Amino acid sequence: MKKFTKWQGCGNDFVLFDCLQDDIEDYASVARKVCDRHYGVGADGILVVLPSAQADFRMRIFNTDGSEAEMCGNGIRCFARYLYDFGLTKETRFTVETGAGILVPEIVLEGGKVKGVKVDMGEPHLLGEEIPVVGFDGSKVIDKSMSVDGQEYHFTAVSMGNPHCVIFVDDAEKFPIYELGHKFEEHALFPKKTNTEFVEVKDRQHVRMRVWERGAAVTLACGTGSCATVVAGILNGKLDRDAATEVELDGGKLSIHWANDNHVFMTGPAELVFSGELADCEACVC
Ligand SMILES: N[C@H](CCC[C@H](N)C(=O)O)C(=O)O
Repeated sequence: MKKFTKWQGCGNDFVLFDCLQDDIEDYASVARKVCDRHYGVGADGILVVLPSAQADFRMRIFNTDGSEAEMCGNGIRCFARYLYDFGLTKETRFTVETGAGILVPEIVLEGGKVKGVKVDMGEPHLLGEEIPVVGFDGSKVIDKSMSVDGQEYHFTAVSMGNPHCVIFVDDAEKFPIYELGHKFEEHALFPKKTNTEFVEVKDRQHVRMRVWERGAAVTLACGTGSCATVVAGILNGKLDRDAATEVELDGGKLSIHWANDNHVFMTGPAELVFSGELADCEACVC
């Protein structure tokens, strides 16, 4: 029987499998089965803990549709808490190999208790070929025009290891995210598909953001999407860079700072929901 722990960060939830000793045979199949909210545990994705030759640990992340993503911001906070709370490390700061490179989570303690997790998410990638976005090789993709359902939208594209299409809107609550989200996800401009953030700027340090995630549809929060949102907001002159921005999501709030060293820092919660064992999962051959 395969043990797991269930986590959430701002309501973006994950089933975590520790595969340091025994691996899973078919990650994509397990992700699709386990993430199902009726026939499985229910989650926006699975996180896998693996050994690494380049860092203290390696994290892999798979969406509900079984696709593997390069990186997950809410996920790495949950991943870091698992390692610390379950005694796999005594350090409060350690390195994690991801598809976005080696990142550095830090457990934030207050009065000896874990208050949250701060993550150096590395540098944003802004050139078309890095994101990728078709037709923008060698240039940044800032305030460009795209057509969805015959409607023109201005977008800014940013990669945090995974692709993001940031759309500034007048009212994030009213935007028809359920009707249109997948049309942005699968737009021809994005050969690897994209996560799409619909962002209402409240003031120069505060945004309201809702997200349609690649491979997971609408989620309550997106950590890499929050980072991409703040980078896009600064690039478009809508947000200040000298202090952190509060990103208000459906499931909670994240603090994002694009520092002068070009690294993006994300701080937010990560909570254990429960532990369990899968009754039967033929793809979980260990
Ligand atoms: N669906 C995303 C991966 C999860 C990212 C999100 N949950 C986060 O917190 O960054 C993708 O395919 O790029």
